[in-house]
Amino acid sequence: MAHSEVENTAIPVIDISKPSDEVARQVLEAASTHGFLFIQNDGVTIPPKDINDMFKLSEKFFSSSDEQKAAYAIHSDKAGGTNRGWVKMAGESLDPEGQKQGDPKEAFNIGPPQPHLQPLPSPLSTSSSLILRFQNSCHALCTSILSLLGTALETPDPSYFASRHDQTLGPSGTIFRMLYYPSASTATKEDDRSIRAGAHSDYGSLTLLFRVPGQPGLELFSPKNQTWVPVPVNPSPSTLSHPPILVNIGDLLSFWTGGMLKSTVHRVTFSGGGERYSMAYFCHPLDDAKLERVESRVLAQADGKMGREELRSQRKRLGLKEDDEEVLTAKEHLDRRLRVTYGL
Ligand SMILES: O=C(O)CCC(=O)C(=O)O
Ligand SMILES: [Fe+2]
Repeated sequence: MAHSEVENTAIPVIDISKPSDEVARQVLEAASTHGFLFIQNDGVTIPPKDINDMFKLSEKFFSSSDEQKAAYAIHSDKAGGTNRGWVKMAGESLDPEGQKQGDPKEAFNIGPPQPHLQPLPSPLSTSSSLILRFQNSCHALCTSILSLLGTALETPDPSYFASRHDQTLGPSGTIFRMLYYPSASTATKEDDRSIRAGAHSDYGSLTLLFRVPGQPGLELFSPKNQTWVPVPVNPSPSTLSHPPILVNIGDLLSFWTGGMLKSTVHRVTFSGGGERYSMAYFCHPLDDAKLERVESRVLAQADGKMGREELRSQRKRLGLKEDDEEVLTAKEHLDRRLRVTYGL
């Protein structure tokens, strides 16, 4: 019994370097049970050196002065507009109902490089080619995963999801985000001390998450066991020389699949208490993509029963009526979420 519970919460590590129906099935299985999966880093898709270099750059950036960072404040024109730029310490709350104070973290958001990269402060500006390469390799990995999901769900067009994320075709809400969580002693003063990022689900389709070995803290909420489960940085250090890339399903894939894919609630806690850096690539579809249920033989067989509860709580978070048939576009959905997070 205990053994099977452990198995139930273990997030699988999947090698997608040779895509096949079987690999697609594994991705779908993880996405519809945990909402989280690890992709084995083949060393090529997102070179580990680029990941390390990005973390070094992030460290350098966050150690620059607040004045320098504030010149590129989130949503400011100088930073390229809505949802781009620097989020100061405690500048946002991912769980406004559950937490009195903002999250004890800083962040910097970078939008898609089409038609061009947004204006960046130093030292990010002098590493724009690394940033661009990183964004492009993250997007390529997301596209591969979206294709595998289309294949496994047997949508009439297997590229249904992937083609809606072709950023060369128009604007999207995609954001590459660098995160810095200062050590516990320098973070917030009062309550909420144990939480670094409040409980939330992600707003996009897919998120790629990069973390640093030795800097734990991410936890997912297992609805089945009603507990918080830590997500290791490297679940298998003895066999995987590079930490695998963590992927989680966001709200939009959950909408598209009537809740079959799980947009699992997660948070970051202070476990360990030291400084922590992470990077997230929030992959979003084109702004005008409609969040309607996709045609899929697999979904039809599941009879819409899977994930109905999850979908209901998602609609509630968005202020949509439960039985409302209103179909949002990706942009309308994102605007609603940003309004709650930032009071826009
Ligand atoms: O820092 C992390 O590990 C996760 C952050 C996260 O979940 C988010 O920013 O959406
Ligand atoms: Fe998240």
